[in-house]
Order: sequence, then C-alpha cells, then structure tokens
Amino acid sequence: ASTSQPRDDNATCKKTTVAILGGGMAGVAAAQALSNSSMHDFVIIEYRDTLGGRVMHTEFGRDPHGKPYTVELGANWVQGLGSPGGPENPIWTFAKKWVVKNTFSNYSSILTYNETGYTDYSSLLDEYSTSYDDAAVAAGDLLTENGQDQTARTGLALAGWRPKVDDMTRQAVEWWEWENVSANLSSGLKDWEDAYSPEESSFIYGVAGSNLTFNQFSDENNYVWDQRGYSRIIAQEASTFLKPNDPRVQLNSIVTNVTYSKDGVTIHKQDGSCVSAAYAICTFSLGVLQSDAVSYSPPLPQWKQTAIQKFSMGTYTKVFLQFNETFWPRDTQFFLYADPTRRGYYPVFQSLSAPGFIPESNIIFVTVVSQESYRIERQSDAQTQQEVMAVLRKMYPDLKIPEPTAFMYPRWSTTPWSYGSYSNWPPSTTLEMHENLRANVDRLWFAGEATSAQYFGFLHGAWYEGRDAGERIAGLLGKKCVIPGQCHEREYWERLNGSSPLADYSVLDGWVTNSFYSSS
Ligand SMILES: Cc1cc2nc3c(=O)[nH]c(=O)nc-3n(C[C@H](O)[C@H](O)[C@H](O)COP(=O)(O)OP(=O)(O)OC[C@H]3O[C@@H](n4cnc5c(N)ncnc54)[C@H](O)[C@@H]3O)c2cc1C
Repeated sequence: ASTSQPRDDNATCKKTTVAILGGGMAGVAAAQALSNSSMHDFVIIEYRDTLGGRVMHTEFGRDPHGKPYTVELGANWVQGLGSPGGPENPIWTFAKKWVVKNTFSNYSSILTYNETGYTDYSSLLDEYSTSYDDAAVAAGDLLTENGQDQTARTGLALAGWRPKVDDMTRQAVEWWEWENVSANLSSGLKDWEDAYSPEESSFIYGVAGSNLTFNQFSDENNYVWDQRGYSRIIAQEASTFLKPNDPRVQLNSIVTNVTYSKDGVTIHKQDGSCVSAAYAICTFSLGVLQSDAVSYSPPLPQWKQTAIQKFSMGTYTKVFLQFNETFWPRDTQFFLYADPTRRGYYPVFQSLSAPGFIPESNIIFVTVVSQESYRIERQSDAQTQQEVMAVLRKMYPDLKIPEPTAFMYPRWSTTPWSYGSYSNWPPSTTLEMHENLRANVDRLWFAGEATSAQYFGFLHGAWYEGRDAGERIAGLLGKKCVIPGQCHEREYWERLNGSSPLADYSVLDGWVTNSFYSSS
C-alpha cells in the first residue's frame, strides 16, 4: 500500500518502515509494540552508546572490597506499584520480572533539622497534609467542572496552607512535600517529584498527576539500588525482541535534522548518513524539543511549537557523597534541612546506609531542583562540596565530620541528549494544549514521558506513550489495530482559545480605555 512506502527523496538513505528516534523507555516500548504487531522493519536511532535514556547509572565510591558502587543519575524509583486485583504499574511488573533490587521508601522515616542542628518540626508535615487533602478536593472539582486552572500556590493557600516567605521550616516542609514528595492524600504520602515550586506548577494537573499514579496503582514508591542499574529493565525487555548487536539499533547516532511530509520522514545524522522511513516516532525529551539541537524541515507548525514551548522541563539533581563512616542516624531514610535564608538549599538528604538499602555503603545523597540545580551546575564540584559540607556540619554541630571520600553529581540541564530531567505542566494549562504536544505532524509522531497526559514525568508515562505510538502506527501500516478505533492520526487544535472574547473588553468589565489602537 502507498502508506507503507518510504519517501524516496534521497536514494542514498538507508530505508526502513519506522524510524524510532531515541532508545529510552519510550523508544524501546514503541519498538516492542511494533514487533508484537509483526512489524519488524524499524530502526532505533540513539545518541548514547546504550539503550536506556534518562534511566542512567554510573560508578561511584568504593565498597569494602574496593569495587565501585552503582548509583542512579536519573530515574530511581518505581512510583506507584499496584494493588491486589487492581492495575499494576508496568514498571513494577518489569522490576519484578527482571528481579531488580529495590526497597520501599518510607517517607515517615524522616528527621528535621535547621541551622542549629536537629529541631523537631515534623508536626508541620501533618499540617501541610491536612491542607493538601482539602486542596486536592478543590483541584478535582476544577477539573470535572472545567474551571480555570491556577497555580498550585493559589490552590494550597485557599486550602489554608500559607507559609510566610520567612518561615523557613514551613518552606522546607513545603519543598519536601511539593517539590519532592508531593501530595499526601488520606491514605498516606504520595510522590510525584515535581522539580518545580507551587508557583510554577498547574494546580489541576499537579494534583491530578499525583492521583492518577498513586491512587490507581498504589501509594508506594520503591527505590531501586540494584548494582546492575535500573536500566536493566529496559535492556532486558529489549532483549526479548532484539538480537544481541541487532543491526536495527544504531547507537552513538546523533540526529541533527528531521525532514517530514505527509508521505514519509527522512532523518539526517551528524555523521552525514541518513535514514528514510514511512513513519518516524520522535521520543526526544521536551528539553531537546525546546532546544535547537535538532532542526525540522519544514519548521514545525505554530500550534506544535506553541505546545513545545508551553510546557516546562524541570531539573532534579542528586548530589552523592560517600564517607568513611555513617555519622548520621542509621535507622532513618530521610533528613530534612531548613536553611535560614534560602528555600530549597540542600533541603533533603537520603541515606543509602539505611536498613534494606546498602548498609555498608556510607553513601548519602542530597537533592536540589530547578534554580538551585542550575546554580550548582554552573559552579565547580569543589564549591558545591564545600556548601554541602557546611550544611551537614550545621545539621550535626556536635560531630567532627570529615570530608567525603567520594563526591559527584550530574548536570542534567546541559546534557545535550536530555536538556533537563523531566517535564512539568505550568499553571493555566488545558488538556487541549497537551493534545498538541502529543499530536503527530504528518508522518512525524511524538512519544515519551512528556506526551503522557496522565503520567508525565514518570517512567511508566514514557512506556505507555511509546507503546501507544507503536501500536497506532502498526495499525496505520495495515497491521491489526491493537487499540480498536484508535489507529488513526492524533487530533490537534489549530488554535487555542482563552476565555475573554474581545467583546468583554468594555467599561462593564472594568476595561475603560480602548487599548486596541496603535500610537502611530
Ligand atoms: C534525575 C531524574 C530523576 C527521575 N526520577 C524518576 C523516578 O524516580 N521515577 C520515574 O518514574 N521517573 C523518573 N524520572 C523520569 C524518567 O527517567 C523519564 O520519564 C523516562 O526515562 C523518559 O523516557 P523517554 O523514553 O520518554 O525519554 P528518554 O529516556 O530521554 O529517551 C529519549 C532518548 O532520545 C535520545 N536522544 C535525544 N536527542 C537525540 C538526538 N539528537 N539524536 C539521537 N538520539 C537522541 C536520548 O539519548 C534518549 O536515549 C527521572 C528523570 C530524571 C532525569
């Protein structure tokens, strides 16, 4: 059929039916969906030297035998597992299937500190939770009644959570709850690692995103500390349908231009080679889409560019330290620090020496996000180490804390195949805006964490989106349509409308002076 014919504008390009751009969770899920539909003519074009994308680990420190530990730079938790009889998070299914070592993150195992040392302000955690419960109900009403979205800050304030800007313990609690472990519904703490403050987050979709993952699956978050790396689930899943060194996987391949039309897509790589395909599935992160790293010919339409620039790419940074000994309480998982002047200044430490993790490791890591991430990315490791050590010495004023034996953190916002950590929905978002992020442009499709309306920011979001794109394209190529009625192009909105029509700009509405004439 003509639909399956590759565009033949460049006779030298390698031909394939489906080109998958990027070999992270979404790319592998798309390839697997194609394989399952007996569509084996695809290639995966991947920047890195391995599959996995933002599920990425590195060696760090030394174990008692001198062997380095493995720590995760990107995705680290399985978020929302599943309950008996209920739906199960596919990532949890993979974690069990491939026997990846992990431990329940107990968010109640937390001690609170300020610049004078241990100070118990843990009751504020409950105070926040009570307000959050009310806020969540209000956000649900806004969603179901098509109300105007607002900032999560407004939503929390209306529910009674109004921390003063100089109330640094409440600021620390809020950081922990919203930026890190947001959303405490009645059944317990839930995590959706926002990487953005309540001012920068959509109220409706911030709450909905949390509910969708943690009410549907379960409210548990399990931390993966497997020494083979979390990416094992992706590599092993890929091995079920790819051969070792499968020629369809092109590693170390940097896409620089995507030329698309209604007939096909040609992908140009930095090394001068090209791939010509009937369809392409672009799984680049929102950060990559927002950058100029890849050019599109013709330029992406205005509605698509608007959607890409509308959403935000957050940065979430784990700073790892290893010591000669575990000087912090061994039985506790989390340590919250309220800096006297700066919100989000090295606010949450997590111990890998805690029971069930890697007790002999003497590793602790501290997380920063957003502007603090950008700040420490711009300075030297030595400078950052000095800052973190000063904080630890304030938290434990009675101890003589030595310098760490190992220190390391990634710089996600400048990583050229990611440009940030994961996406977030800013205030005043609508579902229509997101449909435009998800929609295909001619034969160029989009899939990944950011295109998931329900699970953006999560590994399972990437997996569902990759699978969906693969299944739909298989259907368009004449294979059996796995999702009946859905094997068609995705819809988009050429124009997004606000709620203030021109006629409202009148004296009656408080708009006295005509602002619609020009000064010339
Ligand atoms: C610090 C951090 C912490 C996180 N924590 C969690 C967590 O605890 N739990 C959770 O569920 N999720 C977490 N996430 C999110 C999770 O990692 C992502 O949602 C998921 O991995 C995204 O998969 P993807 O396939 O959509 O994108 P990616 O993994 O980014 O895959 C896209 C691929 O495209 C490739 N690519 C990019 N540009 C080019 C180019 N020009 N040419 C060729 N290839 C290119 C990239 O190399 C990459 O492999 C975290 C992410 C980060 C960064």
